Amino acid sequence: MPKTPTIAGIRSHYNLPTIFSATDKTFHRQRKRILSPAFSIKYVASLEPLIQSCVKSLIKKIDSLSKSSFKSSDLLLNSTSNQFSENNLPTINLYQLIQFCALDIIGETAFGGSFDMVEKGSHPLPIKILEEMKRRVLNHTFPYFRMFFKKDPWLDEFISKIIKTRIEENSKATKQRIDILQILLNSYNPLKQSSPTTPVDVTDGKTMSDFEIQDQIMEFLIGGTDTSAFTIIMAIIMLLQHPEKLRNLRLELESAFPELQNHVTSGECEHEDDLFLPTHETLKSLKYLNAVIDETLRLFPITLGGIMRQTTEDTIISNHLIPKDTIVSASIWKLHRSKQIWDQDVDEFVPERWFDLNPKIRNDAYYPFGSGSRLCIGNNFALMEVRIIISALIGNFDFVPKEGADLQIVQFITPSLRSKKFEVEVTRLRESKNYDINNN
Ligand code: HEM
Repeated sequence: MPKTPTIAGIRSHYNLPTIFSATDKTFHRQRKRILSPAFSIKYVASLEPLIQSCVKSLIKKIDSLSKSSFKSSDLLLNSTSNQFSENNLPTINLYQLIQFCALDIIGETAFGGSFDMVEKGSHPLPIKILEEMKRRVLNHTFPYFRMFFKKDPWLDEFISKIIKTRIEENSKATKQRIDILQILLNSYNPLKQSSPTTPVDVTDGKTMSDFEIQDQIMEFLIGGTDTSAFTIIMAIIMLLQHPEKLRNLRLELESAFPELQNHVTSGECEHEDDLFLPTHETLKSLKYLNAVIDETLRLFPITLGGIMRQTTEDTIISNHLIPKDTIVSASIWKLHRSKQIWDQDVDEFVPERWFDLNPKIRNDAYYPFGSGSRLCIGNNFALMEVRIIISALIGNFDFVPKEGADLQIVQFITPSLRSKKFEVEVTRLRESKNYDINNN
């Protein structure tokens, strides 16, 4: 079933579809053929060094914040969100730092270079993109007021400069950079004219103009940062609320990465290489880690409101006749929290349920990444990122949440914590009084 035509409201122009907003099957298939190579398991594996460099910055940043004291706390005092707790322990907004890291990862893999959000704490691009999304929704909702919702030219200029620079670099270099931007540029057609004012013929998804490339990488930033950051923070929150599950995960990490025990016990060693940066090759097959992620995505799927589609003909769904042109929506939240399917403890965080789960339930009642032809194209990418960041955070630090945190979830396109904050006291794991290497 195709997506509802109202999805066109999030496009830069009504006639300029992207992979996410496509409703035409042929266009979607052609565009997917161009983009899929960038998200194959093999290609995503080759992006690991880029992802690792961003995770390393995150861990180094948290480490430096964890060592701050009242006297030498420039970093903390300059920050609006990171301060000290009543016990004089450094307190950081972990949610914000994870969001920054997810943005840096998309910058590094799809925009040709990290935005350095973790290091610098800001970059105009994410805010400009959020404003542009709001403008599109307003444009679509109130078409008579379009003249008031003008596009900020900064965004197009910024992204088109990145593309031009890469094309120039490619013409000089003997070796091309391996990243998502490069895969898109492999389908670049300089003769194809398209901009928001000169829409393309929607049947042509075979090549991409520079404006389409720009629009498509922007979509990756929207679809690929808050989704991963939300999943990571919810996993961390669940682990902190369930110390016995956290202990199980640490035990698994220690047995998979024996060097982690040295990191934890080495005590005095302060140099940078002392930080624990797990490799994805090992992480991808860790049973408990993957169960933690599955359970987080079950309890907190990113499509809280459901996935909307429209019938193209009279259709029978579960013995109900759905007339042609009806918008139907499947609530993933309800499906993932059905007592009939998942048992009485459905609202509890129980990673262990995944160990002997009936495969039929995983296939038929679990849709964190959607399904069928519209399955999330970034799922391999997302899982790699989520596995690495959760393990690196848990393996390096002890976090104690600040009391009274507002954990209310809200949704604008993707879900997030309403407060935009999850504040924790942070200490290096080996220095934490809560951590005992023998008993954990
Ligand atoms: C944990 C992280 C993520 C989750 C839970 C997630 C979830 C989803 C879901 C449920 C859909 C289907 C929506 C629908 O059918 O209406 C989807 C589609 C999509 N996602 Fe993700 N996503 C994640 C990360 C990413 C990343 C990292 C990227 C790219 C870098 C990405 C790019 C996309 C795109 C382009 C689509 C549209 C695919 C199509 O229609 O063919 N996602 N995602």
